Amino acid sequence: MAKPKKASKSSKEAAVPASAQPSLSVSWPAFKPELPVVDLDIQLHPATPKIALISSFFPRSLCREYVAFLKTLPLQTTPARPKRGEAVRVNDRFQIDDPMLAARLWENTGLREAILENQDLKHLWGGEPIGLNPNIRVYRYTKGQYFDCHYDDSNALILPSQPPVPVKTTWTCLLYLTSSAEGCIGGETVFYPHDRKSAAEEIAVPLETGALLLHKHGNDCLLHEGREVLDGEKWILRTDLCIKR
Ligand SMILES: O=C(O)CCC(=O)C(=O)O
Ligand SMILES: [Fe+2]
Repeated sequence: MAKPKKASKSSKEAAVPASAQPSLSVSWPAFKPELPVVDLDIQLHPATPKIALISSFFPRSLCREYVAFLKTLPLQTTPARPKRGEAVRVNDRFQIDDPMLAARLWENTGLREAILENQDLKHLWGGEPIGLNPNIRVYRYTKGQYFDCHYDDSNALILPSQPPVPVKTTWTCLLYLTSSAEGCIGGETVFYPHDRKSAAEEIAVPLETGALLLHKHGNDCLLHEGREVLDGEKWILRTDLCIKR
């Protein structure tokens, strides 16, 4: 197999990535019913402490509302040919720098408490968690679309709070908004713990509507892919966990 690629090239020290669409402001749907609807429980994957899952992070009704809303955004289909050094990603994407949404996902969902109050998992985050990456990415994968094997980078940025806080990202956060419950077949996020694409060693995380998948990134990132969607639509929202630096 060819050498796995980085997910994307982004500035190592940037408050707003050049590739974001900064001029646009988005009125995201409110978190209704008020979140969390259940006590958030962070479950480490039985095969590795580099993957964790929070089920029912969003209730199914809110996922449905988000998908209906996200469909109205100007998603861009990936160029067929990736830039040199980038992984092949075939999907439709919307990216925005939105500190307000990042703060709401951290403060108004129960995520902050779930992470900060879990003493058993404290050593995993790489430092003191302080928020989420304002760089929000929305992906839609339709039939035949996928994200080939790659590693996610850690990025250094400044959270635009009062006062601004220098942080670095340590874990990728993927919010699954659809699954087989909505008719999406395939699209699992698959990890390869030994840096090679081997079916025998794969850790496949199936889509689960409303679940938040967290996986360690940067130097500790597992090789991973978004497997091809065979039917229906896979919708995810991506941000990253930020620690103080
Ligand atoms: O779509 C997926 O399941 C994986 C997405 C991913 O790897 C990424 O956004 O870096
Ligand atoms: Fe990734």
